[in-house]
Amino acid sequence: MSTPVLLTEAGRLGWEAIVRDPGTAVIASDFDGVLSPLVEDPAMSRSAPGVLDALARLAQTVNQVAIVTGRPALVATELSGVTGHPGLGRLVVLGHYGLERWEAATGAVTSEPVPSGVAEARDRLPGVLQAAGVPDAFVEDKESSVAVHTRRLPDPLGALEALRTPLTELAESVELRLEPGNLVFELRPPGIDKGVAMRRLVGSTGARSVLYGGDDLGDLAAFRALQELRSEGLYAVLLATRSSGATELLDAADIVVDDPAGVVTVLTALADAIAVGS
Ligand SMILES: O=P(O)(O)OC[C@H]1O[C@H](O[C@H]2O[C@H](CO)[C@@H](O)[C@H](O)[C@H]2O)[C@H](O)[C@@H](O)[C@@H]1O
Repeated sequence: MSTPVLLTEAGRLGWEAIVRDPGTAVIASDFDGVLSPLVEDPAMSRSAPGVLDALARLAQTVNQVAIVTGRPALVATELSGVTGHPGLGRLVVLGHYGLERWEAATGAVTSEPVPSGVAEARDRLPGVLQAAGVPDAFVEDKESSVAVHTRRLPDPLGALEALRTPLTELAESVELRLEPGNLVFELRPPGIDKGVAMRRLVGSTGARSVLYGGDDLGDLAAFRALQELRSEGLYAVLLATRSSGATELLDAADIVVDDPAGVVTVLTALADAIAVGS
């Protein structure tokens, strides 16, 4: 499989660094919209065909493969189907934007403490949705955060806008952060994001190169962190899908593909290149 179109020189250097020295490389990716196609019901998300095999191939040669997601780690683990998949015995899943860490090697999850604001937001949410005129928005209770989805409403974008200010005020009043995403607002603990998660992963693995795949606004923090780390000598490839249409992310990417099938193509091409050492 041929090398994908690399839109930037930094991306080309990142790709070459991973191929040259895979043992010091980290391959990390968001789940929804990157490894799995977006679907109406969050509980129905599944890894796209070929995703796990492509990750497993890379896992044989690189230092670390990781999924970095806004989902709880165990939910992402279950939906993605990574548990017990051949070749993914050293995978890590960083859940809740890095608040949680699941390791395939042990099956154990470690987590940072959840602030009390999450419980308070959960209790007040029905009243806030009612007052905003969007009582039927779908609330995804993720225990360490709550997400409010509008995808299944008759006017998803209108409903999202109607919720922006009330949910911002609710988040601020309980010292949570409002995370906007694809037809979703999430109220989640502050102090951690995918940028912090990636910095920690790079630090703990001693990685010298990283490929990170994202699609939504929550992935911007990871992109920004990796762009900053480039100035400290890290090589990075920023891969984006068009799944969520997050313009800022697409503009910052070194490789852009349409969807998770495109991600499989890129990951497979990288595994092929590593195999032949070019
Ligand atoms: O960091 P991620 O793995 O991308 O998680 C971000 C959010 O993804 C999920 O919502 C998105 O995907 C759903 C299923 O395809 C879709 O219905 C929804 O509209 C998207 O926003 C998940 O439900 C959220 O909890 C995650 O925070």
